[in-house]
Amino acid sequence: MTVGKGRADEHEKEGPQEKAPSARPALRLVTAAAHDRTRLVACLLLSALSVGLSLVVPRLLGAVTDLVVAGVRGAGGVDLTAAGRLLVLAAVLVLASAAAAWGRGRLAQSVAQGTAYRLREAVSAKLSRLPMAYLDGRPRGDVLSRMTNDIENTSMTLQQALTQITAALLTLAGLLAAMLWLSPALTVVAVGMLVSSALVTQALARHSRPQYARQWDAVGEVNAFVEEAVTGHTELVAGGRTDRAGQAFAERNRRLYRAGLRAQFLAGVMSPATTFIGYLGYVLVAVLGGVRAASGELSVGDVQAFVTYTLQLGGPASAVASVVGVLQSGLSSARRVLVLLDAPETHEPARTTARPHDVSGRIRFDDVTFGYTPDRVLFEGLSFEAAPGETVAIVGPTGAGKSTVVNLLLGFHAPWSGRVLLDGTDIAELPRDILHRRVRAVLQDPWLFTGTIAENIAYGVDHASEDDIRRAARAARADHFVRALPHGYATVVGEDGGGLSTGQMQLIALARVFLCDPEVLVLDEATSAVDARTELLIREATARLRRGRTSIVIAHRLSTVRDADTILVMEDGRVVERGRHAELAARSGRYAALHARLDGGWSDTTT
Ligand SMILES: Nc1ncnc2c1ncn2[C@@H]1O[C@H](COP(=O)(O)OP(=O)(O)OP(=O)(O)O)[C@@H](O)[C@H]1O
Repeated sequence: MTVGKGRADEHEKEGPQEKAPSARPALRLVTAAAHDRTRLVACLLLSALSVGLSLVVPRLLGAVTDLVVAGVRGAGGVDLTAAGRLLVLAAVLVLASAAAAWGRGRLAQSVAQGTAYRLREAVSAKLSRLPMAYLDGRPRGDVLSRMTNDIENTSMTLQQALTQITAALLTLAGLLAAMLWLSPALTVVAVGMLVSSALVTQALARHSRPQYARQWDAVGEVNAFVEEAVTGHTELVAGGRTDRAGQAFAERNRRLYRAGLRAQFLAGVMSPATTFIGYLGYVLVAVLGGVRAASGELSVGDVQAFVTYTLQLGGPASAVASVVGVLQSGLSSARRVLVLLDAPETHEPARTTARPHDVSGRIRFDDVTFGYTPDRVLFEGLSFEAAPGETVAIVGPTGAGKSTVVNLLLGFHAPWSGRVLLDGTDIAELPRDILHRRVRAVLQDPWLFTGTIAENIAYGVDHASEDDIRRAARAARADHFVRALPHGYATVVGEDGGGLSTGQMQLIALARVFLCDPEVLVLDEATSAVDARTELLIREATARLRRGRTSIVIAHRLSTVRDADTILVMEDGRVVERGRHAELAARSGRYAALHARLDGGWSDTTT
């Protein structure tokens, strides 16, 4: 049993209803990036500078050619000083353009990383404001993936957009402007060739896409088959069915071979075809340019510059085309992050001011009606009370609603009607941090985070001294084993406990509650097996922890129910019996039946 557990599978069938983000992802992304306005503008300016400088270079080289041609034709010879000056200038411009491109790359990186940093912060803050119901409706991995993969993908795309895409678009625009300025007619020829090349690529891609899909299907079939054959190898051999399996594999393998061959053939044709069209355009422009140079319409240097521009035209065009896929994937990642950021939040405003009148730890469920989904009521008019210092044990078969009581008490879900009161104050009105300081839970699977044991014990308590931490660990019977670890309290543990046993993780979780010293303890007793010694330590620690504290315990130990001031027997969201152990056991009702059935199931029935 886990508290706050998701029922993602149920929701997945219908698919969580995702609202589109409130504005276009691209626009929101630009707004997010605009936080670094100065860097963003500098990045775009450097991009324009780098492209502009690189466009001037062919013109300079053309001018050198013109000088050489004029020198050869005229009597004065080639003006080597002027030509040299132009060449030096061209070299300087190439260097300056490269430097500007480097600066643009660095700035783009910092803008993209800064945006990712802010998105991660926003998502992290958002997660703490999301209602439990939101997380319940989704696989946890999906939310995690939005926070990590999607933000990373968004940031990469932003970086690419700022470097490759802007540079490619600017280069394309600059090249076209320079070419049109030199010769509109030749520009039409060059662009015509580029467009035909794009059309041929698209047509080939259209035909190769289904072939690729078929190839991946075939790969999937082969993988599935191999996996089955490997996992079921023993049965296959024992059943004498290896021959039939071999035939089936050969057939799938043949299908993969044929599909792969067809897909690769079309992909292989694509590059020679586009190269051929590119060279054809190059030849056409060179010939037509030569004719114009001969007729004196253009200088030889102009034709040379034009041919260079034509050669350069393919680069940015294919860069834009290849980045479109990346851009789409990045934008869909950005959309997933923004949908999460736009999700409706827990209604906090009302909670901010209320403080309980007294702090004795009285819990009252007052006529609570609740269900996880609108079509299914789980509790109807559930009422019970735990007086300060009392232990209320909740027992019942699986699905009875025991964890749900705890979920409501911790404010993870809100009742449809009725109230859950802590010392007379509706917990809906308490700020979450105050509620969770006063009502502390130790759940079945103790949660540890990556950090030292001391940090884990001090979680949620400000300014705990080393002494406080050790005292809490001693009270929770954890000090002994922690000190035996090579690094003692400084031992770093991870989410999985990093080598600690489940029982030891539970002791750490108990130490955490000792340190926090809340008025109310919520305990979901573990059912997982731990060794006898640790079990004893846990029992001692929980008994101590309950002393003088209101405790709501989902009980699995006979000792707990025996000690409890009130036992609530739940079934289908209702409290069917309540009372103390002795009177309920004597009544031969539900509790007695449960008791008899669980005899031996309750972990310490023999005590
Ligand atoms: N997040 C959720 N979304 C939808 N339904 C849920 C959710 N959590 C629990 N339920 C359903 O509510 C009912 C009560 O569940 P709950 O977990 O409170 O029972 P339980 O007594 O703690 O059972 P167990 O001992 O098996 O954990 C069950 O029918 C369960 O399927």
